[in-house]
Amino acid sequence: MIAVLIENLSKIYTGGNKAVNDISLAVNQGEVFGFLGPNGAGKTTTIKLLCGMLTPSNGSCRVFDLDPAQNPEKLHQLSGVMTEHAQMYDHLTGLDNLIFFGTLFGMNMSECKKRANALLNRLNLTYAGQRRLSTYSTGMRQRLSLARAMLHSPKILFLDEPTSGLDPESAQNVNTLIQELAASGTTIFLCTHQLRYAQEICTTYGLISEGSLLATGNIEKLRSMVSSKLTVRLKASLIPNGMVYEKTGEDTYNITVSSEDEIPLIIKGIVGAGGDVYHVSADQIPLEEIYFSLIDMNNGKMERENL
Ligand SMILES: Nc1ncnc2c1ncn2[C@@H]1O[C@H](COP(=O)(O)OP(=O)(O)OP(=O)(O)O)[C@@H](O)[C@H]1O
Repeated sequence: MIAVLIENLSKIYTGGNKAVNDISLAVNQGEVFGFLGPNGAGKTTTIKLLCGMLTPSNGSCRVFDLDPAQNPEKLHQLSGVMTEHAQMYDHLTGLDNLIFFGTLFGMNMSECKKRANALLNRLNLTYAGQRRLSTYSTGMRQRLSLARAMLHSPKILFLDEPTSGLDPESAQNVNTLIQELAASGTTIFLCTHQLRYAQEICTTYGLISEGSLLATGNIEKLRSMVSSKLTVRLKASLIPNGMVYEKTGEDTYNITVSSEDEIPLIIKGIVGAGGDVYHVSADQIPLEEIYFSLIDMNNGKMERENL
């Protein structure tokens, strides 16, 4: 089932700033979709369009087949949103904030309390539940904001930089939670700059720059747009004549190949020449490198177009 469908979507702000420029993409239910792009790329604007906080200048978007601008109330029942500047009340405790927002979703008081306490516990905030929000650190607010977004068990979560401002342990906990939610069928639409975390948890990606979508797909697809080369790291007693390699240490070598299919041939070649192989590993280009390559390719293309 398609959770998010965006077709030729554009947003031009008053003053003429084209923040989103004719983008089209689809996200299936249960995916963790990583929406990646540099500052000002149009990620938050896209989330606001998907949540009905902004209306499109052109094109359309649908969330579980609902038009966010036409059905904001229905959409709020099935979606949760966590942005960096989520509105909550400083003079209320963490727990009371959650209870307040739970009642806005139509939950009854006992249901609200039970769910709020469970989420405080899951996000390691039980100790601070009775403290006023004004005493919370940035990371604690961030986690409470995530709890708020999850209160009514939404079918889709829009998360804008959910791990920014979190220490590594809390970030890991949030990422595990995101994976658990996805495994139980929740769709996650995640904007982030934290590419290493993104690679750990996202199943598909969209890469946006200056309002335009550069690429979508899983990591293999993005990788194939940049390079299909692999670096094979070997520890072996010899390398046969004719095999191109880079020596990286005593008995250790790097060999660049075009696909995994070449790895058994390398091993057979070494063993056939009377050598022993002690270690083999293959490194694929990480998301971070793919991201920068695609951004560079796009900048180069734009420069060429402007000549
Ligand atoms: N209310 C607004 N009025 C005019 N321009 C805006 C408004 N909000 C955002 N913009 C502009 O739209 C563009 C996209 O902004 P957006 O916040 O969507 O980017 P982003 O990818 O979320 O960036 P970041 O990673 O920094 O959060 C930027 O050029 C920004 O300056």
